[in-house]
Amino acid sequence: MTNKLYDTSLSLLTDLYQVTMAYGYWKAGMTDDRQPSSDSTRSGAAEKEAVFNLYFRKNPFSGGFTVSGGLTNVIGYINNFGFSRKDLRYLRSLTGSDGQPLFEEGFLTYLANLKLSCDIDAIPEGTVVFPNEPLLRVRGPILQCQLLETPLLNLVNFESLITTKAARLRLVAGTDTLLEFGLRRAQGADGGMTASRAAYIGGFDATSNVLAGKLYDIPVRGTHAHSWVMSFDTEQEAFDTYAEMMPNNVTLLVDTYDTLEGVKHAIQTGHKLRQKGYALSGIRLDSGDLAYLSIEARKLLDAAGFTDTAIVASNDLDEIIINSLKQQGAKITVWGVGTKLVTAYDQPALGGVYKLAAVRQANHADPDSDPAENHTAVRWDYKMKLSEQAIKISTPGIQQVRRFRDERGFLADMIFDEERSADDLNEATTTMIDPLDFTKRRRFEADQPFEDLLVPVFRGGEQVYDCPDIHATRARVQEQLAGLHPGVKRFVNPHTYPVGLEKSLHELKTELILKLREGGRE
Ligand SMILES: Nc1ncnc2c1ncn2[C@@H]1O[C@H](COP(=O)(O)OP(=O)(O)OP(=O)(O)O)[C@@H](O)[C@H]1O
Ligand SMILES: O=P(O)(O)OC[C@H]1O[C@H](OP(=O)(O)OP(=O)(O)O)[C@H](O)[C@@H]1O
Ligand SMILES: O=C(O)c1cccnc1
Repeated sequence: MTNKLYDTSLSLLTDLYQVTMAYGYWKAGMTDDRQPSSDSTRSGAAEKEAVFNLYFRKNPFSGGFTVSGGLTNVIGYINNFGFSRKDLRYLRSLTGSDGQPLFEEGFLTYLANLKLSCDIDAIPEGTVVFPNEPLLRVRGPILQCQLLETPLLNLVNFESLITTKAARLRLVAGTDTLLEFGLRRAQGADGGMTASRAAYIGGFDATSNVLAGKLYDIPVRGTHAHSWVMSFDTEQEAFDTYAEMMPNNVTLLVDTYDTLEGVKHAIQTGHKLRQKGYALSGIRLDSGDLAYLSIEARKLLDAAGFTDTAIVASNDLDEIIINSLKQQGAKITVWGVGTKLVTAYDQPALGGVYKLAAVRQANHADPDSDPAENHTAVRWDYKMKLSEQAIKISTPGIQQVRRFRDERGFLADMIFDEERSADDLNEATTTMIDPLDFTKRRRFEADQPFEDLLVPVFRGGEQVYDCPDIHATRARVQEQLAGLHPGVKRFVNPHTYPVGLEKSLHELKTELILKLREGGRE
């Protein structure tokens, strides 16, 4: 993976059922025949090419939007995909209920030689996205698409969740500074690393996580802990010593004993710093009534001439508390946020899913020709998952998302099928239908500006996408948020941003539901 935390192959970072299904596809002869295999027991069933879409059904945090994350790590994962000798040795050791090996040697040889040849299209990292839109579309040999399900969901779900949380915090913080302090409370080392990266992309200014600073090129910032103050006989001695040791980095934590007394001690240290030509950068509040204490601390600092000394606050903050503190007139301009950001405390998972949307017999007429041209010959057999709950019925198709906009921002997103919708998209008017209420329709004229969100990332297993750096992705989040109507961004009862199906995709889906409900499942 890019800037990886673990120096090891991550191909086994998956659910066992992905590997057993892959084994099943291999044994049934449904594998890509360009991959070396000498096994003669395969049944000769048709090789299958598949399309899977990765999407979620509900915005997190009862919000009106989500910010896509994880693509850089997905690219790193795919580029490093491969089963090592140690991986294969482990798979060889697995046994079934009869104590015999779970996998035949031929399959392990197949995995040893497996090179991903999928096409992957994705919505770039840092884009605002909405329920039911494919963030990632994977097309290729069904065995390969299946193997990718779990790692893709793992990488996209968590990073999108934390990027979204950070973006919400940025919305309330305005131009204030946001510091991410979460590592100590994060879900393990990798959770902490991913959260630091996502927090920065979502709009944080810096992290206290030094390894994230190094690996991901994120600015690092920090103050000091209560233990520093407690390790000296007096708070004044603690502050003075800290300032002597690091006069160019002095933000003093003032709440260990009595907050406003602590501010007075910090001011004394500030005077000493000034005499040496340095400044007291800040004080930090970490308990009590942060609105009241920040207002009183500001008065003390200003009266002593420390008008440039910032007030930093921390203590279980989230976007709701920060919003409230601002409404109370708190004089805080730097916010340290840990636990509730990195654990996505109020909604600890984004429910992204990965659903099969179409299959067809693979077409390898000319393996040396352009893989994109190899996709055209055989018609797709569209697939969907039924459910009693309309929201859980998946949408079939080789999906793409068209985002219509005007000079003020984004208007609506329309999911269409790259093959079925092609004719209708050339008409003078395009019709988009609400997936949960077919009577709700919108029409767009041919001259309405739009952007198709999914871009090619892999073709035939080769990366064709130039991944923007973390700073460009961070800037993209703010550009994207600026395109959203304020009603979609508000926290309480946000507007539902319109997402619909292009008419012919809607019709295809309806036909398929009727067919499946009428028992055409055999
Ligand atoms: N003025 C305020 N308005 C709304 N929430 C606040 C305000 N001041 C602090 N909070 C938040 O209230 C929560 C709990 O604060 P509380 O004062 O109960 O605990 P504490 O100060 O950490 O207690 P302790 O003194 O035991 O450390 C924290 O999430 C904090 O950010
Ligand atoms: O509240 P969070 O949003 O999670 O932010 C991180 C918290 O971690 C530290 O507390 P901790 O009690 O762990 O250490 P300390 O002794 O340095 O305060 C810090 O003082 C913050 O309160
Ligand atoms: O630098 C800080 O102030 C800090 C770092 C981690 C956690 N809490 C605070």
